[in-house]
Amino acid sequence: GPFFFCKSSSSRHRTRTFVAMQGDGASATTKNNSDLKIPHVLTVAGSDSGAGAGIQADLKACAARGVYCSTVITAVTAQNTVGVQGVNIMPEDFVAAQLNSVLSDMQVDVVKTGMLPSTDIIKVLHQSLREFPVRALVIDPVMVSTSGDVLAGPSIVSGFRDNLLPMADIITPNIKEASALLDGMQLATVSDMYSAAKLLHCFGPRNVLVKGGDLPDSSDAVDIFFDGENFHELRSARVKTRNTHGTGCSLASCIAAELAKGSPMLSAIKVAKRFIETALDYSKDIVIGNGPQGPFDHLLRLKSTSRSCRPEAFNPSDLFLYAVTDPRMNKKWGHSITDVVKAAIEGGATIVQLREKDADTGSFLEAAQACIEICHHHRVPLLINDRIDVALACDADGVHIGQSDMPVRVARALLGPEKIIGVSCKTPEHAHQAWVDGADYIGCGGVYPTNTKENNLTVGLDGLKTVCLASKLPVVAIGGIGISNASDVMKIGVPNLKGVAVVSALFDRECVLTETKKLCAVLTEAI
Ligand SMILES: Cc1ncc(COP(=O)(O)OP(=O)(O)O)c(N)n1
Ligand SMILES: Cc1nc(C(=O)O)sc1CCOP(=O)(O)O
Ligand SMILES: [Mg+2]
Repeated sequence: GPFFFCKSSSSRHRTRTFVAMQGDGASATTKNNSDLKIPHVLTVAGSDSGAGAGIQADLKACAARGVYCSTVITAVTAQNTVGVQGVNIMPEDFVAAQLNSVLSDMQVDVVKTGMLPSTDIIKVLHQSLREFPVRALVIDPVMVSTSGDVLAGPSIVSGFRDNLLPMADIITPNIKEASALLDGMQLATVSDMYSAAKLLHCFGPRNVLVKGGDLPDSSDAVDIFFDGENFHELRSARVKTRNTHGTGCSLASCIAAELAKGSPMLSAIKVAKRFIETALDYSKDIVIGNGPQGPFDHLLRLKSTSRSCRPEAFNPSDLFLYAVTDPRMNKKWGHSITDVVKAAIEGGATIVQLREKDADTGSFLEAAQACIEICHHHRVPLLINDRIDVALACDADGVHIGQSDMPVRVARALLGPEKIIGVSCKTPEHAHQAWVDGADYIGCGGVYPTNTKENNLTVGLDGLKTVCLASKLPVVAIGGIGISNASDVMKIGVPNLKGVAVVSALFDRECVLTETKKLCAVLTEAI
């Protein structure tokens, strides 16, 4: 595309760089270990006035993924859905001042770069990263905006290659950017993308992700990931929509957010891709602007009335009637695990959890493998309580873990982005942490006293409501719930309470089928 005339601010209008003196020397806040450290991404990018890409997209993507995002602005663009009408590049000394302000004061986990429009700015960033090293550096080598306008001159290429690629944990070029970084190498096929990823790795980044969204006439979008040893082909269904402006930089900021939360690289990429695909699918019919390329809605998850969108691996409405099994009750009534699971599903259970606190691994796995067949035959998810190893061994749909079980981030790293992870939460803090850690839902209880779980704190309907209001995740209520009180539970009037989880109301009964049907009728009536 045409090079854009960048209005450089003349000395007369040069942005004055000044360092605001601390007034009385603000006293440093005392740190104690109960302080809540929230994962933190610093984005170094340009402002997009249309807010579909750039700094604005990074802020929204990080918010959607539950991490804090600070910002260093490298340029201010006048752009919209038609293209880029103007670019005002920030003087490098002021970029350096912004970098110093953030990095000298805040605990930044990951730096993510977007538009870096001058080699001087690249050099001050390089210097700052040496002075203030961070855990990970994500380089999204923005050279051509998705509206096709060049946002950076050709001299930038050597700046990226010499100063930033050697420091990068991952670079995420699209086809055009990869070509530009490789002095105009032709990229027309997937195999060209493999070659480009390998060549780019030679410049020093630990990982390379060549994004294939712009590959001509490819059916679904394929990205090539290379970590220096192995290649991975990451395919995702192509969403037919004009609203793709900002997808590239948002993917990179989502990767940065997941890395900041502790995910390993490949899992971070998969979670980020799934999020972008879901957000695009949700936003595909939104109309913003009159040009050929609109922005998408990063914040779909925060909409309580989220419209139908591509079902992610987990559908919150699966929480409607959540059956949690109990071996002691099966033994008491002479029921087999497969019989009670079949009966619960036939009676209307929408999700099943095998909860075997004392079983040996062998018999737990045997039961799980038998139940997987039944559940998948009825397209009902099967989760395993506590035991990640058993869940992995039988390829269950996910796990439910408590506050003293394996940490969610570790479970997520082991299970990958597609598996369902539920977390037991009794407080708003538990709920917040579950969201930050990437859980899919939370179980909140005990709503009422229960004999099924010993020494269990009862939170009551008020406690349940407090947690639901604080939770950005869907919630299932649990603890002493049955046909006599399920309606009261469902009527507390919070949109993200999606159902009830029950043990004895179904399984400490002679006929599981009958009891499940009755509870299903009560719940259906209540919503
Ligand atoms: C949906 C749901 N919510 C809560 C629990 C409780 O889990 P459990 O392993 O029994 O106890 P904690 O480990 O959470 O203390 C559950 N199983 N399912
Ligand atoms: C497994 C479990 N978790 C709880 C929690 O509060 O997290 S209460 C509970 C037992 C629920 O059994 P019943 O439906 O028989 O009361
Ligand atoms: Mg547990």
